[in-house]
Amino acid sequence: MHTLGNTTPSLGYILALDLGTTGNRAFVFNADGKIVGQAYKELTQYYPQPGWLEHDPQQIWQDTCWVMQTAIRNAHIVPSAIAALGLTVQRETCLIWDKTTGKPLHRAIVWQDRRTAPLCHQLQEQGYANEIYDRTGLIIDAYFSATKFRWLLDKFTDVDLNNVLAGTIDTWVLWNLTGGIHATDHSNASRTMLMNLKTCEWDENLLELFQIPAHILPQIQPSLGVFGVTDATLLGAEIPITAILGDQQAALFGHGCDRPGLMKCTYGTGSFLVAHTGDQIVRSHHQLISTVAWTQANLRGTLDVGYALEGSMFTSGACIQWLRDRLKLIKTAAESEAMANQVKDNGGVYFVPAFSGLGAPYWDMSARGAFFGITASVQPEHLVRAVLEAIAYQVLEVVQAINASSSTPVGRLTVDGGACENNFLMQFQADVLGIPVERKVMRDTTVQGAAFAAGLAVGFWQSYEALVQQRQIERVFEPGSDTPLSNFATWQKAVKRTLAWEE
Ligand SMILES: Nc1ncnc2c1ncn2[C@@H]1O[C@H](COP(=O)(O)OP(=O)(O)O)[C@@H](O)[C@H]1O
Ligand SMILES: O=P(O)(O)OC[C@H](O)CO
Repeated sequence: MHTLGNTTPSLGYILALDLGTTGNRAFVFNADGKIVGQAYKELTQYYPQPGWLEHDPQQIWQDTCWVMQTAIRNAHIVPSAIAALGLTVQRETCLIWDKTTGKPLHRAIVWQDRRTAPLCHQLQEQGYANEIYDRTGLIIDAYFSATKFRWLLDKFTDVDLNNVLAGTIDTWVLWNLTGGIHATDHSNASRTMLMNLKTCEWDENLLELFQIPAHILPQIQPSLGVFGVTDATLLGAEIPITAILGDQQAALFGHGCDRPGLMKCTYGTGSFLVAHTGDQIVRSHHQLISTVAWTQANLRGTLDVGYALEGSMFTSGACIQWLRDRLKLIKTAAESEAMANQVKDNGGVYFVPAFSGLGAPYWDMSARGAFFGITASVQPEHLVRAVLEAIAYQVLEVVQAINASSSTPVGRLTVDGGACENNFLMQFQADVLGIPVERKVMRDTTVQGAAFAAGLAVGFWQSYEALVQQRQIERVFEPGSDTPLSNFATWQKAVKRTLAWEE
């Protein structure tokens, strides 16, 4: 076992994989919790139809191998010096594959994909909303995996299901890493809409409702614990895989949010505000979902389950990518900050980032994105600024929902994720929230959380508190005095105009 500050020559490293929506990364951490090697590869996004989004599972697997090998090479270590591997992934995105050939039957359907909205509407109309919420903590939406699995199985009705395996991205990569272990963890399983939040097992009623055969689903295991070892032919060593978590839960873990009152907000492709609720399932009356934070087997041989409340906002950093790649208003995501600062206000422009419908607190699969308030004097800078402001307004609405669900209002927001680099966004966020926004030196909290979990699970590190306490604050954005909250009301008016847009 290592205490912090005590490096050892053999088994001195933890490898962590963060397989996100926009790209896949691997980091190597030493016993001090410092990064000694890393690699990243952007992932191709396939948009076969408006509102649809797919990823190539083979590319995810190949890029996973490449980032692992490159990070290890950059760290100048031998793979046999790695004590454990932690895996964290984009959640809900899922696929089915042939277990004999190892080939996916179709590209993975990504969490943002809206193709199953009609089936979700049908379930709502049939009155399943309360039962599904009660069993899973989730609100019926195309976001979650169950209807995506149904769509995939409907497309391949002639295949022999005895040869088919199903899973989210963690399961697919684990199966490939280990040469055939078919498992997932409770945090990822809780996002499928097939796991019962109370029993933490696949829910037979829901399997029946969605017509998903239990035998094609992975075994659900504790998030912290041994899942298997990497196939020795991959890296030249059998590395124990000792943690699997959904990426938002990994960030929660990395921030040290392990009890009620602690929460974080990640600004990646979407924004996800997640609050730990201890060992209790807390039900929100304000359109937040209840989910598993992470699980671990205890010494009594039973399961310790941590739960969370979550506000999922589907589109945030993704609109910055859109400004860059489609509208070509900026060359880099970072440029959005300078552009927003070039104008004194939004010029009356408001943006609704409903590219994939709207998540919390609206849960409207039919909403679509829009700019409002365009006049002849509007410049590109106003559009960019309006997009950044919208990202902050979405988070404000979710914080309001959290405050409405709790007797103690949120007093400080801890942030991470790609878009938290943006100083304009973070300052504007603090201004509209009226509370400080805290950014740590290490922004990649997701991958750090996966490393912490894997290292703690295998006894590489002993103290979770010591690991999270060494994370230094880089900057605190204090709220300004002239908070333009009337603009927030106008933005909410804009949001209402986009609801139920798609028939
Ligand atoms: N300086 C920046 N300002 C605003 N957005 C940014 C900035 N840098 C990165 N982003 C956005 O952050 C996202 C990538 O963040 P990341 O946490 O890696 O996301 P994910 O895990 O969803 O792949 C992209 O959508 C990108 O547009
Ligand atoms: O890939 P990220 O970091 O945007 O996270 C995606 C979420 O897990 C979707 O629920």
